[in-house]
Amino acid sequence: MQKKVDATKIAVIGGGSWATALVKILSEQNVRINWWLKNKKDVDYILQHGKNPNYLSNVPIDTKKVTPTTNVRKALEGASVVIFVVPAAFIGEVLETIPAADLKDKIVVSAIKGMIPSENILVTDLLQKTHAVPSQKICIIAGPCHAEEVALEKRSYLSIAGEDFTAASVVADLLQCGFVKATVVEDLYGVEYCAVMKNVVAIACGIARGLNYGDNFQAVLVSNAMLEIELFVDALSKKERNWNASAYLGDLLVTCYSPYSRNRTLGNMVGRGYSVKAAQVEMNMIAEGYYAVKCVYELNKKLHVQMPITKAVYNILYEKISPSVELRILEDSMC
Ligand SMILES: NC(=O)C1=CN([C@@H]2O[C@H](COP(=O)(O)OP(=O)(O)OC[C@H]3O[C@@H](n4cnc5c(N)ncnc54)[C@H](OP(=O)(O)O)[C@@H]3O)[C@@H](O)[C@H]2O)C=CC1
Ligand SMILES: O=C(CO)COP(=O)(O)O
Repeated sequence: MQKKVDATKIAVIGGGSWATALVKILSEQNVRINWWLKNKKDVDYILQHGKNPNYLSNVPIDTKKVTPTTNVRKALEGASVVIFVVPAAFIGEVLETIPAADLKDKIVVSAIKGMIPSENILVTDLLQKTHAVPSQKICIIAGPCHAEEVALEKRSYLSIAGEDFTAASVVADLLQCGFVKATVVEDLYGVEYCAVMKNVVAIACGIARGLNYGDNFQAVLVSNAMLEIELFVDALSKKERNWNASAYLGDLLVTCYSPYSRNRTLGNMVGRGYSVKAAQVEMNMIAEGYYAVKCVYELNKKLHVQMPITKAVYNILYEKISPSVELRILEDSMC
């Protein structure tokens, strides 16, 4: 029989908007939260003012429940559940500071919607590879949810995906609160790949908006994108999936249509003529799709799935091909 998990101490690793939103949600429970942030000045600010100075700075942080620290090993001490929420491009650096033994027997959760740039692998693959975390102990947090709406306590939904229903249920129970409903989905890889892909599509939607395409075009773009995602994910891991569920379609829609979306914003700026670098600097937030599109493009060299949207975004961001040229090609390939 599986041991019951005593989820009274949680570690949250990451200091951006989604980490701050997750700390807020977890604070609704009767738990202690160790919160790792990389900068001491941010930790000191939280201890003094009860707010994250840089992200969602209107969210009060209850320091009776939440202990901020820059010491990642200290944050992990005694925690039965650890949530990683550092952008994928930087998670490798953070994991290098954590001995594998520190994650042993914990439920390890990734709230990251990106891929590891140098290796073209998912974050959960990296956790298994470098820290030998058993796949039954790994979950991801996905679903259509923006940190900014959590901050405002707007009704939100999360999908907790994992191979082990019991582990995923522990995480879902932790994230359930008055304004969040969390549901378990038994499809770790499908949900994680979909969460990665939707960011690429949101960049495409932003580019289209920036070039003054309208709602009619975006509806067709998103419909075609859903098919592109299905073909790609099935080529990697075939399984019966309800693609209309919030974990898949919902996640895609919120990112493609919300003004809060980082990826859509990045695309919009590129469509309006910003260089990628200038857009990234001005945004001061991470658009995972920028890194993910290269990983997906590289992975697909072996899979040979028809991915015109991914190819267009890759060509614009990495090959510096004009957005209007690529969008014209997309116009013709979609129906
Ligand atoms: N925002 C959201 O609504 C949601 C986000 N996610 C996912 O959560 C993850 C985190 O994103 P989010 O919180 O939005 O990010 P933000 O853009 O809000 O914040 C970026 C974070 O990355 C850190 N960072 C930037 N550069 C580096 C670096 N060189 N090394 C280490 N850390 C760095 C920043 O730290 P600093 O400021 O100290 O530089 C900051 O903590 C992503 O994978 C995203 O897809 C998932 C669902 C919802
Ligand atoms: O994954 C996210 C929300 O689901 C964050 O990415 P966006 O901000 O681009 O939507």
